[in-house]
Amino acid sequence: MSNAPESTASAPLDRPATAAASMSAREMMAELWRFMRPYKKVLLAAGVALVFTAGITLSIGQGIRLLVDRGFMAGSSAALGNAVLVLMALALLMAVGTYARHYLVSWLGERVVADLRKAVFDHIVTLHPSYFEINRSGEIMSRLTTDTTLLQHIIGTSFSMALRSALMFVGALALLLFTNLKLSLTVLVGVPLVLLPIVLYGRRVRRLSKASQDSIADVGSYAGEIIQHIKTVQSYTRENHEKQAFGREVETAFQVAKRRIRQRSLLIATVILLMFGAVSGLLWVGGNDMIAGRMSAGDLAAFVFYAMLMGSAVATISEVYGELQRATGATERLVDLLNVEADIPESTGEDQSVKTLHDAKAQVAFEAVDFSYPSRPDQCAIRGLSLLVAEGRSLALVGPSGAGKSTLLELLQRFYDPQDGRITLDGVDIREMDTGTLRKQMAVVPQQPALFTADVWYNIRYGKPGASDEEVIAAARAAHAHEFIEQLPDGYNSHLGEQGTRLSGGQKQRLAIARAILKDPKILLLDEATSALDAESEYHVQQALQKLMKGRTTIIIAHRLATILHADSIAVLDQGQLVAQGKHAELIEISPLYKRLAELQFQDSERQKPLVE
Ligand SMILES: Nc1ncnc2c1ncn2[C@@H]1O[C@H](COP(=O)(O)OP(=O)(O)OP(=O)(O)O)[C@@H](O)[C@H]1O
Repeated sequence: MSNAPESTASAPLDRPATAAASMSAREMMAELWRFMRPYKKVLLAAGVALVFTAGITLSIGQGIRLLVDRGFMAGSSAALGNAVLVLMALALLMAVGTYARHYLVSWLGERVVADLRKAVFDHIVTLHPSYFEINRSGEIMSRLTTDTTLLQHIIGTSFSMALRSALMFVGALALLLFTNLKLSLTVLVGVPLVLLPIVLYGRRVRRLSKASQDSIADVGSYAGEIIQHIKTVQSYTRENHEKQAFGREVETAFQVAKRRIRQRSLLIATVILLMFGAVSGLLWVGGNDMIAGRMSAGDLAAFVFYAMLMGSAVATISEVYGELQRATGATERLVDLLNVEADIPESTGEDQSVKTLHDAKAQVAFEAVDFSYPSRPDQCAIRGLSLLVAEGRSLALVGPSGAGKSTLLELLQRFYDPQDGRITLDGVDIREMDTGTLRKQMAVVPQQPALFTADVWYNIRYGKPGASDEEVIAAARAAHAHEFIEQLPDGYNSHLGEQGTRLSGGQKQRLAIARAILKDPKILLLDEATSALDAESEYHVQQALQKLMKGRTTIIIAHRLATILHADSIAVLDQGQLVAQGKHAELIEISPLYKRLAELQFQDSERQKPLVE
């Protein structure tokens, strides 16, 4: 993108909004619930398995009591055998229950995250292009991958652990009270002591978690940009600089993570210390009761078992609590992304205007259009511009760099809406048309052809997926691309590499022209379409384009004389304004700017004789 520096600089713009609205755990659950709702049955089954296994774990305490009192203490081998059998049966039930719980809960985590990823991606592809100018793509990718992975862990593991621990806590507490009231009261005094640090530290961990996630996203987007521009990095021998800069990003992420893990480790250590301190105290009090004969050995064993269960439940909750805090950050970012409203409405997909599509004559008019890019609101890219391109006619846009030529094509495709004035197609404001219907009538050959990591078939067919092989080949021939495609190692099946890196600039351009030819649009938008061609291919492609332009409304951003001479009309732009319009000969007379540009063109064309008729 031409505005890379802006996009990088304005990336943090999105941050404050995200950071300000910190989501509570309950809000997070409400958001996630939307995605879990379709799987209520699985959730229910997982809940049943969860309660079942928690119940079994709790009854193991009773099994231990029987084992100690009836087996060990009573010295009866038969009773011991029975008690062991009971324990084994419980273990078997527990294994079955755990299998079901683990499978169902993990399934749910994976499923919900798969749906969430799809929802986020589906939303992203409908967003207006300016969104991606203020938000770095690396950061958006990190939301799709890192944040969703975190959520998957939360739903698939942590959440069920928390729930199980909560159940265990309540169950163990009830059984403790049932086993020995006095001791239970001792435990109850101890529990708040354990809970206190969790609450105190929880907030700090949460803040640090969010910072940690953010810095990881920064690392991802930094690497993404360098990989994308690897040749520039290497040709300017900036590898060492980039290594150091990346190293700094990674170290920052590590420092933030270190603070987070220090807090969490401290939290876990404190909880463990308090828990074991409490258990030792229990053993002291309970042991004395047992020695004094006020309590059976089995009761004490069961009591310690429940107290340990309770303690570990609290410890688990404390650990999971930290993770849930991290998950709120991740959920918040995903929800933010899902809630971004597209400035330009998405195509409804219903082609109510199919009729319009076929009947369209494709007369394009810009009426007093004022426009500045959302990322640069103070700078007008287009100022009070009015232009008419009659049906089937061609208009060449000329003007110095930055005059606003490409911007006009972007506005016509409705990637942005003008702040003032309107753009019409056959008299209808394009804002009143379905964006899909509007764009279906156009094909663009951009300055930098966009190719996808796939083969030639796929790339040419991109605008008309249903086209037959013959149609694709015909389009490639018309764009003078067939010959070079045939010479590729696998012909039309050749893979072009990421962004078509395995092709030359001129070859990419011819593929883009073939794609436009195949789409067979009513309106053709050519942005310097032949700039990357050598003189001979340009001549051929010009011929192909002339044929293609016949009967189609065409707007060409032209730097080449051949194009300018062929156009029905030429519009001269300067600093977003229309300064003159007419035929070549008239403009030479009336527009000094055009005259100057044309002189430069003529000088250029001297070197490319065959191009000028
Ligand atoms: N995405 C963008 N965000 C902000 N400003 C932009 C963006 N794209 C272009 N501009 C600015 O808008 C103005 C018009 O740019 P535009 O690309 O339309 O010029 P152009 O006439 O096509 O130039 P060139 O011949 O160099 O391609 C320039 O000042 C440019 O810096």
